[in-house]
Amino acid sequence: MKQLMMIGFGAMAREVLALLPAELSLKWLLVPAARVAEVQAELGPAVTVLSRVEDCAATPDLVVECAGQTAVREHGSAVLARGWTLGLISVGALADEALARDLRLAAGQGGGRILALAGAIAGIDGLAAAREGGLESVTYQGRKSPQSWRGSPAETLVDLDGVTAPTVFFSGTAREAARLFPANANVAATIALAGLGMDETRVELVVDPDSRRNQHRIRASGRFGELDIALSGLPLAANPKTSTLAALSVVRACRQCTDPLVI
Ligand SMILES: NC(=O)C1=CN([C@@H]2O[C@H](COP(=O)(O)OP(=O)(O)OC[C@H]3O[C@@H](n4cnc5c(N)ncnc54)[C@H](O)[C@@H]3O)[C@@H](O)[C@H]2O)C=CC1
Ligand SMILES: O=C([O-])CC(=O)C(=O)O
Repeated sequence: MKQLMMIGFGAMAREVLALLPAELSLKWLLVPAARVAEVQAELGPAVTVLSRVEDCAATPDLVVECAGQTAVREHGSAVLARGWTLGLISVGALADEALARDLRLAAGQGGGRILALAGAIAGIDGLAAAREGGLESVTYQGRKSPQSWRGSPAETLVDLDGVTAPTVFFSGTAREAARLFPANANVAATIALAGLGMDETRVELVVDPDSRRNQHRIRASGRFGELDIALSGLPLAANPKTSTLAALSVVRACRQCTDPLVI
């Protein structure tokens, strides 16, 4: 039986845990120090609940982060420096150049690897392959309900309560989007990493009062031809910011860790 370490125990992590492949068991869970006792009581003795990577003496087969960009900053280097594989869902953390450099350095020195998970979007495989032949343009549009943008800087850019038609409230680079909207625009950074980079990938963020879906559209062109992918995702009931598919992409990484056929 392979052993998993998970970072974070919010809406996404709970969904992942419910769908974990039978061949992988959750052995360690990292949560903020103040929540260790409460989460340990909830999960029982089969899982060791910790707040620091340093307190795990064994070697997980896989570490998956489902906790946010701050957690990547807090734990990422320690995981990679130990030579462990880190599946990253808060990919927007890599929009911080200094952090991205530190993580690469830790991975290089310790032998760890970073898996940037596709998350809530589809098409990362095609985009990353297309890059090898040369890309001309990549744009991303993220469209969510007012409820999904609450608690983000969208609140100061558009009237989330009064909006009556789909409205673009942010237009900029993937780097800016991922940093300004850390709970909503990690996918902008993922698309950038697969394609033209953080500063050449154009991003539009939209509030749509008539939709309960998290909608994602990627358009790219290059030597390969053109790509146009539209995805209409259902948010998790426990967190309207987060698409169900993002949690499922973490489950996919867990499956890839255990199954001899990797797809
Ligand atoms: N790439 C993608 O497509 C997507 C990525 N995300 C990322 O996934 C993250 C998690 O999403 P949800 O579970 O829906 O959010 P959530 O807010 O429901 O849960 C986050 C959990 O992480 C924990 N946490 C925060 N800081 C931590 C730390 N330093 N160490 C350990 N645990 C920590 C919190 O206590 C909380 O339980 C988001 O913050 C976002 O960065 C979310 C949606 C899509
Ligand atoms: O779940 C989604 O729809 C996308 C998301 O929040 C993110 O990229 O951070």
